[in-house]
Amino acid sequence: MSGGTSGAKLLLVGCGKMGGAMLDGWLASGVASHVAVIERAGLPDALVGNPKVSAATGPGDLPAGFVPDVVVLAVKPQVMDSALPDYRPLVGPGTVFLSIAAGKTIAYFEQTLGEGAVVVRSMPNTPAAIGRGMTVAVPNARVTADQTALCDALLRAVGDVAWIDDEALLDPVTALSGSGPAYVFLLVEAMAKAGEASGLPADLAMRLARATVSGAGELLNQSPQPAADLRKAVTSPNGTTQAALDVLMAEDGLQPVLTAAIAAATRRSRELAQ
Ligand SMILES: NC(=O)C1=CN([C@@H]2O[C@H](COP(=O)(O)OP(=O)(O)OC[C@H]3O[C@@H](n4cnc5c(N)ncnc54)[C@H](OP(=O)(O)O)[C@@H]3O)[C@@H](O)[C@H]2O)C=CC1
Ligand SMILES: O=C(O)[C@@H]1CCC=N1
Repeated sequence: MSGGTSGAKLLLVGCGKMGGAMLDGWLASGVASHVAVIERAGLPDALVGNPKVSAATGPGDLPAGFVPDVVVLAVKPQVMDSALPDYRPLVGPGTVFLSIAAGKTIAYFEQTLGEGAVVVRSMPNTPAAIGRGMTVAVPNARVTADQTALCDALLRAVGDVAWIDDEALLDPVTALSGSGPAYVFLLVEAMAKAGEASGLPADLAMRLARATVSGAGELLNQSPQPAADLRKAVTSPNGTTQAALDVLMAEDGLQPVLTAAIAAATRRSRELAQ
């Protein structure tokens, strides 16, 4: 890559839900000069004809002279074992392998690609699709400062980024922010069902649950106040919210369920490394 963090040449391996969302962000931000996409299902229709995007069937089918600055690995962890060895010819000091796969460790990538591989392991989440993702990333020892800046720009094109040194934290990160959007969507489903159980028509209950969770999320996003203070601002003494929170904040309320759920996801992330 030449000239700072703009105009990078990218190779995206896997253009599904996460890879596709990130690609949209790169194209919108201008951080990429060209993205070659290797995707079993082919290039999404919306990208056909885009001069900054090309489809390839594999790493041996890239545009002439195309040496990627970053190979973004966005296939399922279960597919990685069969897909990754084909990318060994691209290993070199000028190419970063940026993985978003759950569980797959830096040691795994170094073993499979070779010791010389430059690797960033990261964990984004699906709000990346609207530029509101949260990604945590950890580099291996071969990543240069320029390459860190480039990966930061790529990840920042779809939301916020936190860099960490301790790779072991990526398992609970995956459990909290990687999988977390699913917990929030489940909360909407559960609130709507609970509203129905209390007498609301189904469509009104879902409309209220969806608007309440997305509105509260945006309030949290825009307000400098801690979440606990925003909660207290809703809670009148001896009022309706207090009655609900007495249930949700009881010893057997929401906290133990969430703690167990996030522990289960953390364990599963560790298992995916095996
Ligand atoms: N979804 C999420 O919320 C998050 C996912 N991740 C990680 O992102 C990665 C992708 O997940 P997600 O986007 O949800 O999955 P998807 O299944 O939506 O995307 C993966 C894509 O890769 C394609 N594919 C399969 N094999 C190959 C191959 N050999 N070469 C190129 N493309 C291939 C798949 O095609 P086909 O369907 O035909 O197999 C699919 O379109 C995973 O590793 C996951 O752990 C990380 C954070 C959040
Ligand atoms: O469920 C999964 O394994 C992936 C990783 C985080 C979100 N989705």
